[in-house]
Amino acid sequence: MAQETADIIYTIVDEAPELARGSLLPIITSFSNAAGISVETRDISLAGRILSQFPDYLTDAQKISDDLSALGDYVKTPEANVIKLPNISASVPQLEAAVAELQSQGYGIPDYPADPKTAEEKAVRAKYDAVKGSAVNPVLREGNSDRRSAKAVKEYAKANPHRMGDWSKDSKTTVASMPGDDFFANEKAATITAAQAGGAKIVFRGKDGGETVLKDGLTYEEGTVVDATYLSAKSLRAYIRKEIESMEPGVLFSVHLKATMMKVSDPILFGHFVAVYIEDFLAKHGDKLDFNPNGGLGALERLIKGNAEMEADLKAALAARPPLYMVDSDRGITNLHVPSDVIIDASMPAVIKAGGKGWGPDGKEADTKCCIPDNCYAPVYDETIEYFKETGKLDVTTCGAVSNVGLMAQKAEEYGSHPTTFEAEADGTISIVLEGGEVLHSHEVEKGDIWRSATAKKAPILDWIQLGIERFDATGLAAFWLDGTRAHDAELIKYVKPALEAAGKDIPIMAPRAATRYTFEKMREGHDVVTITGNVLRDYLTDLFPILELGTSAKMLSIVKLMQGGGMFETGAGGSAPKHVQQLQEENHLRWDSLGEFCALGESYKFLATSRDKPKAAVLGAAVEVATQKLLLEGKSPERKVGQNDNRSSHYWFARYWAEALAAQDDDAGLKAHFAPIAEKLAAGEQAILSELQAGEGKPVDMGGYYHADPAKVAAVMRPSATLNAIIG
Ligand SMILES: NC(=O)C1=CN([C@@H]2O[C@H](COP(=O)(O)OP(=O)(O)OC[C@H]3O[C@@H](n4cnc5c(N)ncnc54)[C@H](OP(=O)(O)O)[C@@H]3O)[C@@H](O)[C@H]2O)C=CC1
Ligand SMILES: O=C(O)CCC(=O)C(=O)O
Ligand SMILES: [Mg+2]
Repeated sequence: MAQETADIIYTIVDEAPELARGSLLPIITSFSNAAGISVETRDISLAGRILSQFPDYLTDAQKISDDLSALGDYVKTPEANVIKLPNISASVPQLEAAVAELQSQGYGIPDYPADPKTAEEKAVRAKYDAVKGSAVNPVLREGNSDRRSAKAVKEYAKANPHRMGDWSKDSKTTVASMPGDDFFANEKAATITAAQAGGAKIVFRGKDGGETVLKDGLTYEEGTVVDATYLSAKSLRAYIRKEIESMEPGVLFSVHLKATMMKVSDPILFGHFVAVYIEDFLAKHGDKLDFNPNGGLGALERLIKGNAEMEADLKAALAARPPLYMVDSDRGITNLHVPSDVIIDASMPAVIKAGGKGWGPDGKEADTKCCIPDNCYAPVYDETIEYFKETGKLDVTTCGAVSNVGLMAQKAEEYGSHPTTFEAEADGTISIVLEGGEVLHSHEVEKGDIWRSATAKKAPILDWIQLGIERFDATGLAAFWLDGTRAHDAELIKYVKPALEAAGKDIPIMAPRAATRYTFEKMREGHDVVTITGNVLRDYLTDLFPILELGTSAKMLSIVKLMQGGGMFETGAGGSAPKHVQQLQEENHLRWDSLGEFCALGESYKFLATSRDKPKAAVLGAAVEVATQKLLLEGKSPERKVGQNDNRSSHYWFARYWAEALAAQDDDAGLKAHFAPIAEKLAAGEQAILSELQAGEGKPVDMGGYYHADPAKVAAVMRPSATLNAIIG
């Protein structure tokens, strides 16, 4: 994708944001084209990623291009301008469901090989592994992250506070982490010197002296921070057992991981929780079953369906354990059913926003023990919970805005570590060996231990520090969230301190626990604060604070300043809202709020105005901002119930206010003349359009697929107003 690429690339994704695209993109394209701006799509959906891997299994008509790889190159060009919506980061159960759906639609792709043996199975598995988990974001995020709420959005939230649960001083909600032997405790880190720069490999040496190369062909540049660490499986199991046994009555048991982004390590951690939780059942039946606990209780239930004895034993084994935190109590879906149902960045803020409550099997709210095994970031949630127990719930109408600058570029830190994460196959030693023979890091491991190495490159680190300083200057208060007692953070601090001194900036450096308290105290006093963090805390904090402040992270402005000069504009900070799809299917109401898309669109136009010298883009962008503000003030955002405003009607209002703003401006006479009659038609058609949009609500709809829907059916559902469609063209 080179010079001839369209002005703006909009992504085809999954679930709710993809459905919303069906209604919104025709509006964006129509308005853009009127200003001579071209918009094209690229498919990064789970189904698209799968199909692009298997051309040899498909008919010519079924083959599709590998858009993700092409976009991966495109984001490294100075002219890149991408609007990226959230996509599914698939767990294995989601991947299997998507494969089954594609097969049922006549795509002859192979099954996902759970236990590959032959060379062909291994090759197929490698292709699936490349598209599963968080396969998109690390490829596209060639820049650091700047996430904040637009001023109008924050002001709106203060004036229209969302519901927050009350915190009680004697809440039994807690965070429980391992007492040691985790990634935090075992971490080693080094910054690569000029002499060390070059090739490297990761080697396992067994007790018998035999050597296996786990990963070859690594290259480290000078200045790269390289970590290695492991988490002991034995200690993990002991901790899980102890936490289950020490449960207080009435408290729910829960585990919060990131099995999507940490696609190698966290499904294994999840599997240990499942295995320990149903230990009695597995002791009795495990040998007879081909069950991998990493797939969750959902997979087990499917496996034993129809076997009355096993079904009864599983029920009894679960009943003997403390009650589980539920994903969907009506349907009996527990925390342990699917590894990707409870994702820490979204799940912990939900518990905290509710006043420390989760949903129990009885469909009622209860206090919850939140297991977060590793101590690298768990203190953030622990401190947050302790803080709210002490001070009570946050006052949304007065608190300041917390924004984030995150070190993310070029697969920074843990989120880039999947290719260098391994489950030890035996007792032995895992080492990183440099080209010259020097052993950079080495750990003694036992069978089952999870070992991983992560890197952060020099240029992204320096860029991140500068971006942090910029946002500090614009905001007034900030802190670097780095723990000097953690090996990796200590290396980063060696970059941060001199850079702050050189810039003459007095920005504190605090360990995550202290920084959490500092940030809450300052924001409660009404101050705006910037959190300058690594990649994982970028992810966690840009859900935590927005969910508390704004009710959802979907309303965030999320900018990725690409290292080579381009821009990627993400929508919101959250995911693809599967619950919203369910509601649309059942009652044809889509509560997805495209505010994140509106914010991203405005920024994309602003960027385009300078990057390709298109002044009309600046006019469109300014009008998007006016329209977004008006939409908020007039209360035209989607609401939760049938008959209320939904995603489609909010897009009508957005289009109308956008056209009105373009008709009202005087910077571009051509656009003014073009949009004045459109604004008039949209106003005159209000009643007809809204009743056409509402006509189908309350009844189930068919999209012809979940992961790979039929575009014609989606268009019929998402664009039901002939009047609106005629005006938009
Ligand atoms: N950038 C990316 O590509 C990301 C992708 N993901 C992926 O998304 C999927 C789902 O993740 P999950 O953790 O459930 O989190 P989500 O953010 O998708 O959903 C959590 C809840 O947040 C609310 N919400 C989120 N977005 C909106 C919106 N635009 N408008 C209104 N409400 C919204 C909804 O609440 P309610 O139900 O109350 O309406 C929703 O159920 C996973 O496959 C995950 O991997 C996750 C994060 C980021
Ligand atoms: O890529 C993913 O799986 C999730 C990304 C995410 O949660 C985030 O960037 O906030
Ligand atoms: Mg996140």
